[in-house]
Amino acid sequence: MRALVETDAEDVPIRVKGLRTAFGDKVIHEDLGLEVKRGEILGVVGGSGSGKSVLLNTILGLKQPDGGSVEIFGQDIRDPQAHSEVERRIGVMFQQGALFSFLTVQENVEAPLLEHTKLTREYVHDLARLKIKLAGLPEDAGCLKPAELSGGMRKRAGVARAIALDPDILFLDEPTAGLDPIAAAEFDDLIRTLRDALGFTVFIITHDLDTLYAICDRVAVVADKKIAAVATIKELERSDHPWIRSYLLGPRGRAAKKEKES
Ligand SMILES: Nc1ncnc2c1ncn2[C@@H]1O[C@H](COP(=O)(O)OP(=O)(O)OP(=O)(O)O)[C@@H](O)[C@H]1O
Repeated sequence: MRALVETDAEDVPIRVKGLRTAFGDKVIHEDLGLEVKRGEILGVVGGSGSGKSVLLNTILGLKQPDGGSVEIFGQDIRDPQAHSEVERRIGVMFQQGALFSFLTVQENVEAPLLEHTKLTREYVHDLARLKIKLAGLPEDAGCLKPAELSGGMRKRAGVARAIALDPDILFLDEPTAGLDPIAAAEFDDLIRTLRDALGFTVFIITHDLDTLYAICDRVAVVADKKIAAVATIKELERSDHPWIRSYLLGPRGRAAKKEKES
């Protein structure tokens, strides 16, 4: 029985049930449910202010739910011990990469390894170099500070740090925002390549329709305080939900679809 429960928790690494979140009287989510499958790239979309970032923060345990539950690998994130175990298994890239500006890229990537492992200094150094390479940065980028990087390189440095501890889940908050379309497409490729090679689950908040078409296995739509739909992008194109229709069938949605089909 125990084995069955554990398998289920690994196959559904993120499970949100009946979630309610609020700031004072302002309710952001009400009875929200979501299951993320192991190894998938899940895109999370929704209008501005619909509650995507609040959902991410709640899943990460940075905001306490006002009702319902969030389980990561079957563990309730409100349990402090579970929280620290879970923290070790996830990588997060917030908007702008959220790197320490006073550290080099190499030092930024070393930071989680030094905090969460007992590896030797030399090993940490080598591992960080490997992650920088995996994120598609040139070797000499390691000695640069974030301010000395282009926007695209900064995002890659953010990814290198997020994958430092070999996470089972990678969370990305609007990773392609601010990138030109070519850099954004290269970034999407990087995420898919890393997922295919390393096998982690990806939870990606995005406004970028190209990302949805290019790499997402399923897309969850945050609307009406809930997950209004979760399906493949092809299935969502047939939705009659008003926000989904105007999002996917508007000019930008049609362009992204055409690009994918060409
Ligand atoms: N700390 C806070 N205090 C009060 N209200 C907040 C707080 N953080 C977020 N909110 C509110 O919660 C709602 C959802 O915000 P959230 O940032 O999750 O939206 P979002 O879907 O990520 O939007 P965007 O796509 O514009 O980034 C908004 O109305 C926002 O004003």
